[in-house]
Amino acid sequence: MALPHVFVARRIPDFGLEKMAKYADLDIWPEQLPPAPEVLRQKVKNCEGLVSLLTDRVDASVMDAAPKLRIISNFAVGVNNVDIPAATARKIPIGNTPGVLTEATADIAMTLMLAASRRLTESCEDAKAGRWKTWEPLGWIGQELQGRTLGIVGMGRIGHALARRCHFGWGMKVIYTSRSPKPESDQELQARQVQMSELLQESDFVSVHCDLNETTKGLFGAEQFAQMRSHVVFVNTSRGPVVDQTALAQALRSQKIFAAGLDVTDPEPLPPTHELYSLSNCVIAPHIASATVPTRNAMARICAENLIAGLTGQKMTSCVNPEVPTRQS
Ligand SMILES: NC(=O)C1=CN([C@@H]2O[C@H](COP(=O)(O)OP(=O)(O)OC[C@H]3O[C@@H](n4cnc5c(N)ncnc54)[C@H](OP(=O)(O)O)[C@@H]3O)[C@@H](O)[C@H]2O)C=CC1
Ligand SMILES: O=CC(=O)O
Repeated sequence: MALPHVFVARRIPDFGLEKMAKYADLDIWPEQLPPAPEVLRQKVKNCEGLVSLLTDRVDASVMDAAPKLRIISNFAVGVNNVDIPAATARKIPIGNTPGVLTEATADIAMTLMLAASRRLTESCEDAKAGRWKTWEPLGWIGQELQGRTLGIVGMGRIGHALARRCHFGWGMKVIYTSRSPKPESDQELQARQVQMSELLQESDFVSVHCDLNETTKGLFGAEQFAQMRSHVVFVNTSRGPVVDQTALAQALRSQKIFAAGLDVTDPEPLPPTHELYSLSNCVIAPHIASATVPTRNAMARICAENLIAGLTGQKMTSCVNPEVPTRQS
């Protein structure tokens, strides 16, 4: 029997592709850049499965172009690139890759916190450019983490993992916002759920870990930055559109806040001419939080498991819309 046709929207680790290839006839997009929307629609025409990345917009038009589509396996935990209601209405399950990237992502949030608070990129660039004239008692003075207050916005898997690092490593006090209470974090980390206004006013470090949804789009604007303390270090590893970047640039430029560390921006890539790059108190990484060998291999494994489960009518390792009934081919 012929294997089901699956479009894989970018080369992912072989580890996942080899597993997938036992169950599907794979058409792997070979380019570095994602397929254009019209190309994606063309590519999925005869597909029963789609492996998408966070850079691929999988909307109703893509699903309608693929009448045989039975599974969308997203190579990411965030699924804001997929129209979930549209997939659910068409009874297409969506897989994602939670958990396996939690520690790597928390590591990058930690790295950004430290780099931004200790002015690492700014001082290293100064050294390289010949601006390191001598040891300066008043030069490159930063912020310390020890014993200070961390505000986590979105106490999910990654938020908790960062809070654990900060609480046990730096003795930090942890406060957080989340849609629901997090008794595990309260107990393990002596964390406390608070209103957003309290978090903004009390935190020395604010780190964003919510998913991008209707309630978090534009969550951080001028009003929120205005409530923060002037020594605050703001970190975002969630999604760019959670932050109004014009307001962030203004807060950084005017030193309303001390510094920012970003792994995500809007758009991505952020054009090299963007003002945020010109601000010495802004550290920007190109969305690398899950970029380690074990993490990307584990993501590839779950992505393959989800795809295969969707194609064979089995329960997926992680399904975003479990209300969609499983179905055999
Ligand atoms: N930079 C990168 O490479 C990476 C980025 N990410 C991003 O991180 C996000 C989080 O991942 P993960 O921790 O695994 O996901 P989780 O679902 O475990 O955590 C998300 C948390 O956000 C909370 N939340 C949702 N809406 C709000 C809101 N309006 N206010 C406050 N909190 C809110 C949720 O609360 P509740 O539990 O109460 O619903 C949940 O606790 C991903 O969705 C993705 O966008 C993830 C991995 C890598
Ligand atoms: O941003 C990465 C993800 O997995 O989500």
